[in-house]
Amino acid sequence: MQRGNIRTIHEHERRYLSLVCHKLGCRRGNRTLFTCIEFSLEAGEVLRIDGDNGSGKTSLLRILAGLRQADTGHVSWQGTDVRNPDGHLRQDLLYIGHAAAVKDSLMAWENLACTELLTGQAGKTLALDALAKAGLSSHAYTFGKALSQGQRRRVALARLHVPRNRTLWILDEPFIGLDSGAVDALCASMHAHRRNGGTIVYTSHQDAGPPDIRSLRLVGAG
Ligand SMILES: Nc1ncnc2c1ncn2[C@@H]1O[C@H](COP(=O)(O)OP(=O)(O)OP(=O)(O)O)[C@@H](O)[C@H]1O
Repeated sequence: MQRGNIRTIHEHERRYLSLVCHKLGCRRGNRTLFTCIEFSLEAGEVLRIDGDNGSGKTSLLRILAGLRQADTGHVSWQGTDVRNPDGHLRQDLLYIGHAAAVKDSLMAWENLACTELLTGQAGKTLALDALAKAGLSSHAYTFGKALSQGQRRRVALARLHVPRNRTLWILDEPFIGLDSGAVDALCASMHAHRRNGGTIVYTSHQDAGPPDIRSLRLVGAG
C-alpha cells in the first residue's frame, strides 16, 4: 500500500520517464511489505519515502537500485529494466546505504578513495576535494576508528561530491547523524543535483530535504 502525491502512469508514457516502478510488490519472510507500488520520476524530480520502522523502505530502495528482485512488478531506468546488466543504471547510479561502511583502519580520504576506486595522486586530490565539500577537510587524515558517527556519515556522503556524472541518487536515511549545518549542506547538494537534471530517491524519518519534492509513505500491506 502507498500514500502520497504519486500518480498512476500510463503505458504510453513509461518509456519517456527516467525511473519507472510498475506494480512493485515485496515480501520478506512470510510478511508482505508492500504491494502495487507504482510511480515514475522524471529528470529533476526528488522522491522522499517514509514509513514506520520495518515498513520496507530499505527493501524498496534496494529494488529500485537493482540490488534485489521484486516479488511482483518491475523497475526501469531510462527504459531498461534495472536488473539488466546492459542497461544505463550501473553507470548512472549512486547508491548510499544507511550504514556508513567506513573501515576503521583506513583514513577518511583512503576510505573514500577505496569506495570510489580513486587511484593515484589525482584520485587522492578528488577524494580530498570531496571531503572538503562534505565539511570534513580537517579530518581527511583521521583514521575511521577515530571518527564520530556523524563524521563517518559525512565520509559516506562525500561520495556525492566525487565528479562522476551519476544522475540517479538513491540514498537510504542520508540525514541520520548529521548536525544542522550538514543537513542544510546536504539539502543544498540535493537541490543542486536536481537543478542539473538529476533524479533522487531517498528515505527519511525526518522532515528534511530540498523544497518541492514528491513523497511516498509506506504503510504496510499485511
Ligand atoms: N534479510 C532479511 N530476511 C528476512 N527479513 C528481513 C531481512 N531484512 C529485512 N527484513 C524484514 O523486512 C522488513 C522491512 O525491512 P526494511 O529494512 O526494508 O525496513 P525499513 O522500512 O527500511 O526499516 P527502518 O525504518 O527500521 O530502517 C522488516 O520487517 C525486516 O525485519
